[in-house]
Amino acid sequence: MEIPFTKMHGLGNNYIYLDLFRFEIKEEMLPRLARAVSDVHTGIGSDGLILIQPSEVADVGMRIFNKDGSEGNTCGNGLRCVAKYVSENNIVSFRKFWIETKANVVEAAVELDENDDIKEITINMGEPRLKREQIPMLGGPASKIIAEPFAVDGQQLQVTAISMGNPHAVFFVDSIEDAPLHELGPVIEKDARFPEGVNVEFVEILSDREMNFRVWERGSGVTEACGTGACAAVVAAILNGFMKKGERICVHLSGGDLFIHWDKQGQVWMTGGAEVIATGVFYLS
Ligand SMILES: N[C@@H](CCC[C@H](N)C(=O)O)C(=O)O
Repeated sequence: MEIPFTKMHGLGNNYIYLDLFRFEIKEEMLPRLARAVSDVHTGIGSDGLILIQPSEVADVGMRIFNKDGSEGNTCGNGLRCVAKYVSENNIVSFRKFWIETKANVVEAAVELDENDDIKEITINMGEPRLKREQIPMLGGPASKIIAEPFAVDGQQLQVTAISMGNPHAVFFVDSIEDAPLHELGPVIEKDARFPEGVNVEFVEILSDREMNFRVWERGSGVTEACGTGACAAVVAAILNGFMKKGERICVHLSGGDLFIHWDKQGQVWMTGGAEVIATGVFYLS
């Protein structure tokens, strides 16, 4: 089977995008296809698969599958890439439009430069979900999970857990270079306290407006960047008193910088770039 694709990335967080405005694909093929395209040896190589599709409630719909074939609810870097794709392929004709994900419907705003090329994209990611059942996380009171003691692998950590439509466990560290990303990332991702699994973030606070960030993503492992993770990290930093609501925070990820703003009305805004890497045809056997 021949499947046309576009490969795009947001700060190195790269996915294979399928334009389902142009063709259809059977639902039951999707997890296998996600694993196949993601494989760096026998596929194209990516952090997963993203579908750009018609929506009944928004201008465009998006679905995300991780590298292991599991489906996520949303993807911050993916939303910016979808916004770029639909703008450049005349699927939408406005600079502000709506994108439906499994988590929520978000507004995208595309900013152009003097040559009418896309300069940056801002997504209103909506409100963070902070209650234990919304993460979801087991084993404690229904309240917010802020610096809660978290024993794992013989270590005593403190977790701040947030859902940005998908679950995030944020841990503050003194130095990002010493963050136990590869050791604890895979263990915490599958910890039984997170019944749906969790994305794991380590964060070093640099100032009240700047942080270093590394991520182990649920279903994909270490990636260069995670948009929802950066939003969760900023919300976590504010809940822990390291930063203030209403400020524009610069998050340094392995793949570059994102700007995140949790406004006083409760909405989380994410601003950053999106790039096309390649287009082609994938042969699925
Ligand atoms: N890279 C993403 C998040 C992708 C989904 C995630 N791994 C999950 O399963 O929740 C982002 O940029 O937000």
